[in-house]
Amino acid sequence: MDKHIGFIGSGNMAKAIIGGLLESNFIKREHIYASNRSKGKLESLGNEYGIQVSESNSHVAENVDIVFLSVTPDQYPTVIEEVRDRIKQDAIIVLIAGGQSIEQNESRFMKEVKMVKAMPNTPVLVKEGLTTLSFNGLMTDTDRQFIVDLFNKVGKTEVIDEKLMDIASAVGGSSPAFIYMYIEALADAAVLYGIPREQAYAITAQAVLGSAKMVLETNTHPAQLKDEVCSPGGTTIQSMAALEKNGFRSAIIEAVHANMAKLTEK
Ligand SMILES: NC(=O)C1=CN([C@@H]2O[C@H](COP(=O)(O)OP(=O)(O)OC[C@H]3O[C@@H](n4cnc5c(N)ncnc54)[C@H](O)[C@@H]3O)[C@@H](O)[C@H]2O)C=CC1
Ligand SMILES: O=C(O)[C@@H]1CCC=N1
Repeated sequence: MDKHIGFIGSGNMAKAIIGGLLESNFIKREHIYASNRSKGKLESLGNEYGIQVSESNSHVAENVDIVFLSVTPDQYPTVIEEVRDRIKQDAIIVLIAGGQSIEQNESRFMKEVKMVKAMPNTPVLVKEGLTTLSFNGLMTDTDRQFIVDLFNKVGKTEVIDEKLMDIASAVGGSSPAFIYMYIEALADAAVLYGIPREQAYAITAQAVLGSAKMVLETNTHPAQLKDEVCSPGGTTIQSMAALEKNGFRSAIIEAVHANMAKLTEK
């Protein structure tokens, strides 16, 4: 693969994508460029991954075929103004910011550009990511396939209608944080009953991983899988009753409502 890929904004999400792509051997490290506002982060990224780092967003934009806008949404207008006259003729722009639409950002470039809205999640670092994708009309079939292949190297992809991107961001992009909180809480309970902390994380994280694989690989409804764990008159059903009493489902749905409210605020 001879394309060059650049990241404007080198925070948590950019770092996870870069780490995953290098781990998958999709791209040579010298073909990855990254810029950032703060120097310290850039230096450590350069040292850790051996990629090309620069404090100049324009330098990155000029040298790459795929430009990831991996800054927070509030920085999009500034960054696009900075790079729009520097990008290569045929560059593909990848928007990863929550709540940012293709239409809104096409107009910021003030010219026709190939554009992808992508919503990845941090598990791309370990090649178990989930990325939802939508494309603008200038993306050719080859361009689309390239972007799908790129994200498939670091996990799974789903191409969706762009109007579903906000909810996909809440349940795919943000949800790892909900799940980490769940693992942490479960591990706290394990520690409370005497399991050493490290083993508590090993046990609870593997239980989450295995349960996710059951949903994905057995083609069985989650409620059926739940029923199969709840032995009659047993212990699990006691926990299920306690979770229902404390609004477990409702807490998760409320978490998604709060996320959507933030994504769609004007
Ligand atoms: N963290 C996550 O799990 C996910 C994040 N995203 C999106 O990724 C984007 C970045 O999020 P994070 O990595 O979490 O944030 P972050 O704060 O870790 O990274 C943003 C980076 O951009 C740099 N930056 C800010 N202004 C800049 C500028 N004008 N020029 C160059 N660099 C600049 C900051 O110094 C920082 O290192 C956001 O738009 C977010 O919506 C999308 C999916 C998941
Ligand atoms: O917290 C955020 O705004 C981003 C979007 C999806 C995950 N993280």
